[in-house]
Amino acid sequence: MTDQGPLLIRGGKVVNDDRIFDADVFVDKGIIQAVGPDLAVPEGAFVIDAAGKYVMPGGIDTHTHMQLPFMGTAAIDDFYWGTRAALAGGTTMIIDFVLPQRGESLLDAYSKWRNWADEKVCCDYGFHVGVTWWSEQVKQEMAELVKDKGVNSFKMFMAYKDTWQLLDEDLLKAFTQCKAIGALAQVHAENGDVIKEMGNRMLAAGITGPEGHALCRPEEVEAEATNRACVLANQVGCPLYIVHVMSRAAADVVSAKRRQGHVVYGEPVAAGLGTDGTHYWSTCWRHAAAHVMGPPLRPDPSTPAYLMDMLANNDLQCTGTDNCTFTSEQKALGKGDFTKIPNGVNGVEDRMSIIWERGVCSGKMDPRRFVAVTSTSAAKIFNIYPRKGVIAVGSDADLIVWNGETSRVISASTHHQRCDFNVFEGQTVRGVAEWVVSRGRVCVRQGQVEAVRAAGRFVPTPGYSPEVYLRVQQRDKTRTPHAVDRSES
Ligand SMILES: NC(=O)NCCC(=O)O
Ligand SMILES: [Zn+2]
Repeated sequence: MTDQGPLLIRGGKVVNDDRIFDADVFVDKGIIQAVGPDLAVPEGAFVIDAAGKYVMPGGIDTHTHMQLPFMGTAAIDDFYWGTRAALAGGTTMIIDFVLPQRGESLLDAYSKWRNWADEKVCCDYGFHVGVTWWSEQVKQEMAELVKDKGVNSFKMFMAYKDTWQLLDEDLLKAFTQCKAIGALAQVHAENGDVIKEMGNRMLAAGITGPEGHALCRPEEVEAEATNRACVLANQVGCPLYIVHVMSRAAADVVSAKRRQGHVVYGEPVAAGLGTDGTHYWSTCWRHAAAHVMGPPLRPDPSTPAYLMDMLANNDLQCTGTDNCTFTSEQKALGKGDFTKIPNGVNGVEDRMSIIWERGVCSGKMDPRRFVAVTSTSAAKIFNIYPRKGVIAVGSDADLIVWNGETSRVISASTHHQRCDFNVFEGQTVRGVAEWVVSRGRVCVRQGQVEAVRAAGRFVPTPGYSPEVYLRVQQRDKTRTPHAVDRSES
């Protein structure tokens, strides 16, 4: 169930992260077979007219949580609805998180997630795995996941005290192991101890609504954790990827550390680029609660534009969504106590349009950088380039025909996700995926979604990504400390 026969995409402007050129693209058997001007129409090929449109690599969403069991419920967009929505917006691969419970085998959790995903995914997917507790078994299973299971990234939480949070000692052990096995360490950079303490203070002061969520996790707390993670990872020479960079202060830390020579990457998410935390002060509880995610959207309304500038200029590298959606009914679990509002928002469907509108149409980035931050950088960092993230002969036929001029109004009443709220509600965005092809299969046809359950495949992400590790390995050769030779004295 991969392709639907040969496909010729004719007359478009092909955009890769390094150049834009006029070319036709011929696809067969799920693979890009030819890229060039005036390709002949092969016998039986279906022809898509891309004149006046961009032909780009399908998006890669680096951060999703489909059907995540979380905070007493489970994310409403499962691997079917979530990947269908991804395709609707031009994303052809997601990288989701396997998140074991404390004490649970990482391998068991991985198998569980694989079973959930394999029977539902409409597009290709990969996995990061959470290191939510520490033991010798966890250490060994991390190695096995890299060696045999196609996982090259592990996420550690510095938040969610008493459930997923690792203390610094274990964080350091996890970083050390990531380095030893050629994996990329990721962190959710917050301070669970501060959040718990400040949350209790808010509740005691009678602040029980969603604004309490933002008030107990100020920007400097995210920046502190980001800095701490960078310092710890750097001490053991481990490359680091900060998931969902949500604040100006945290983005500044990532940028500064990169300039100091740290191998660190920063990932803003669609919600952080497309809206802000002023919504937590809405007098409508449902509206405010719908925006609750961790780290929170920031009340400073200049944040989205600032993060977009950082992304445009490579202070931050690639984009995810942290798509983890709950209905209003699910969010209501936290009525009367904001600490119980399930954390998470939408984004998987709208990420590409939000970045096109606010990044490209604003003049901050050109279409090549758009391709880099929505697809190619992720493919390189997670070591699936050039299979993914580029339009080139031999690559998977994951591509989109993108109309950069057409606009649409984002709304929960028209989106393809199962949640009943959209944090971008009412925003007019240019950039529409008119055709979406996933490994040769047309999944969006002139704007109409034709996604197929279980048509997607797991894509292994091999260890020792050259993008990440070539520098690290060279440093290890040249920067090994030596004892002073005192044999003469
Ligand atoms: N981010 C969020 O609010 N929900 C998903 C779990 C996590 O990544 O923290
Ligand atoms: Zn997340």
